[in-house]
Amino acid sequence: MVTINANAKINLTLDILGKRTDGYHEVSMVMQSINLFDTLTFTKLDAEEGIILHGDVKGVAKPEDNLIYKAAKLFLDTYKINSGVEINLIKRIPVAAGLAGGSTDAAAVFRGLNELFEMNLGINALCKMAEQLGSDISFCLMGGTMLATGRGEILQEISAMPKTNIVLVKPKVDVSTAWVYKNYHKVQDSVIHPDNKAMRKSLIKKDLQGICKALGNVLEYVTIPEYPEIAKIKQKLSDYGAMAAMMSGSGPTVFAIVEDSQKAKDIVSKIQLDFDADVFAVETAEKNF
Ligand SMILES: C[C@](O)(CO)[C@H](O)COP(=O)(O)OP(=O)(O)OC[C@H]1O[C@@H](n2ccc(N)nc2=O)[C@H](O)[C@@H]1O
Ligand SMILES: Nc1ncnc2c1ncn2[C@@H]1O[C@H](COP(=O)(O)OP(=O)(O)OP(=O)(O)O)[C@@H](O)[C@H]1O
Repeated sequence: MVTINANAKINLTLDILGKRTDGYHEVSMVMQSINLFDTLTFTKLDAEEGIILHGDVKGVAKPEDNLIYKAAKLFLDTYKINSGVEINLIKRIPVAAGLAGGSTDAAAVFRGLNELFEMNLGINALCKMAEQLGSDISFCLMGGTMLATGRGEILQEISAMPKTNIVLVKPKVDVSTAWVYKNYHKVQDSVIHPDNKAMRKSLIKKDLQGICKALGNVLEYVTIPEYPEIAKIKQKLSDYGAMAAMMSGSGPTVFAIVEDSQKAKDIVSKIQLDFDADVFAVETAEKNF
């Protein structure tokens, strides 16, 4: 049996450079893994038993629609492995939250099956499969602090963010990533683009104030007008003394950078009373490879 913890991510920056001919958007974003995680365990089965998944994902009715199932099928088919597999999922990352909950589960499947079947595949081979299933999965395989370009699948390791306390607030609405990107053209002329160079410089200097100043996400301009609660959450987090607060990915989760764990606990206990939301105190996580 193999067990993998699948970390969520936040976007320290998210910039869109243009629309691509394949319908996706060209992005440039600094991504950071955090220690909020799902846990997946993998056990070999006989081939005729196929892929059996235990554990529900809200809104995903059929097991075959789960990214976990799709990733396992892709792995077994690609490497012509004549075996079944049983996968047990403990879900902690909220779904459709902007935290890459589905992508990180898929990445965990690639890592888990690589170990279970003793394939010794390198990160490049795993990333090749990841790209076929989703833009964020390659980052979820790598973890740590990365600059992601292309659709999000081209990764460059950059200076790691110093270990930092983060508070996550996920209001009880689900946001479709496809919908957010589809509506970006309506706001694109009025957005303030994040400065990825400034972010990278601050990361090199381990300057948390500088990191806070350089946070930016152009997708806020699409998601916040539709879900104004996100702006209220950002404001409250600042009022309670967070160093900075911003929406992650396509939203609706807001993350706040907080100076220490005591402050994080204080903010969690206060903000839980203000909003109908899932609230977590977490830390930044290190890379997987
Ligand atoms: C918002 C982010 O989470 C930021 O990290 C990602 O860019 C989204 O990554 P993801 O969830 O893995 O996205 P995918 O599953 O590949 O695509 C979901 C949908 O988002 C849109 N999409 C996604 C990535 C991208 N660079 N451009 C896009 O336009 C496409 O319409 C696509 O149909
Ligand atoms: N294992 C899974 N976990 C979560 N969602 C899944 C999974 N498998 C399929 N999905 C589908 O993927 C959709 C997006 O879920 P996810 O939690 O990855 O969103 P997200 O956090 O916004 O991701 P991202 O930040 O990559 O855009 C869900 O609404 C769900 O229908």
